[in-house]
Amino acid sequence: MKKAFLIYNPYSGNRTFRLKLDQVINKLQSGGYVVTPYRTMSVDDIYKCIKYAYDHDIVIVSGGDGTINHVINSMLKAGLNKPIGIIPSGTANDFAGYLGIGKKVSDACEIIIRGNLTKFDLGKINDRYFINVAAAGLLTDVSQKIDINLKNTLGKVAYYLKGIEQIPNFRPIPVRIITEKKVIEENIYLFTILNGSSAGGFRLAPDATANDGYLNLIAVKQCNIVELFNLFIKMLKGEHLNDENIIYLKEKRFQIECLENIETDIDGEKGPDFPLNICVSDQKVIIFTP
Ligand SMILES: Nc1ncnc2c1ncn2[C@@H]1O[C@H](COP(=O)(O)OP(=O)(O)OP(=O)(O)O)[C@@H](O)[C@H]1O
Repeated sequence: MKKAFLIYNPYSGNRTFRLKLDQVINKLQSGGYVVTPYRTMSVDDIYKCIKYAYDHDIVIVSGGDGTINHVINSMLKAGLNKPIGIIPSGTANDFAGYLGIGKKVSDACEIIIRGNLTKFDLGKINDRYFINVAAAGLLTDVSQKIDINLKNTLGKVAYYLKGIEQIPNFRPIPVRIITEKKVIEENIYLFTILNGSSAGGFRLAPDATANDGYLNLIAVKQCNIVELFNLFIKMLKGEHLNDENIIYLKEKRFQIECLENIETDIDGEKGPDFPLNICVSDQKVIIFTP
């Protein structure tokens, strides 16, 4: 039998993963894995527990994008390069959704048992890594600001409600975006740099592939409310990339400066301060895929 170290965040999503633990162990055990479950007590604990994964063949993470982010960061810090299985149990589960891993735990376990592995890029932002998205500005820190109980009960709807609550605070931020080819100075409402294709449930980069060696920057320029509304409708249809109020760049490296003290967000967790040096990392991750 092979050995799997299963890290689960009991507070991800609607907090029901613990009720499915027996089913998960049963399924994985029948598929040839001895499972060591580890219940994280806090974010710090994710970094502490990773040492127990050394003598395992694979690491499985159950949580949302934030938990996946911390598990990957902790593995890289520990020099651990083992295949990662994902059992989505978060609220948005953007990266799992991008991979085509659904919320049904038996299906997620089946994907691990089948053993199909794919290598993926990682984004690096200053000294941290992200698997799905780095962002700043309007709406991008919704998942950090939201009350965990509201998120647990309302799921993704809570993100949208919190987003609507932020609308009166709409204000542009002056940024300088530097790539190898150009420098753009612009007042923007938000930017997202995606490795995967969606953030907060929105398919912002419909054509993104997370193993092409590139990151996709999508920024919304300052515009009037009518233009913003039209843009929102286009975003829902995935037709926004050519809009005149969108900056869309596909690059290996970005430097982003902002004189204002704006919070950044990586995979739904608090990110580093400006200036930001963002690039496709040389480090890759190997993930079980459908
Ligand atoms: N015991 C714990 N272990 C790890 N993280 C915890 C714990 N309790 C609360 N958290 C919080 O859970 C957050 C991570 O949640 P995660 O991203 O996995 O789920 P989610 O936010 O519901 O899903 P998504 O990011 O996909 O919308 C972290 O920001 C962390 O602060």
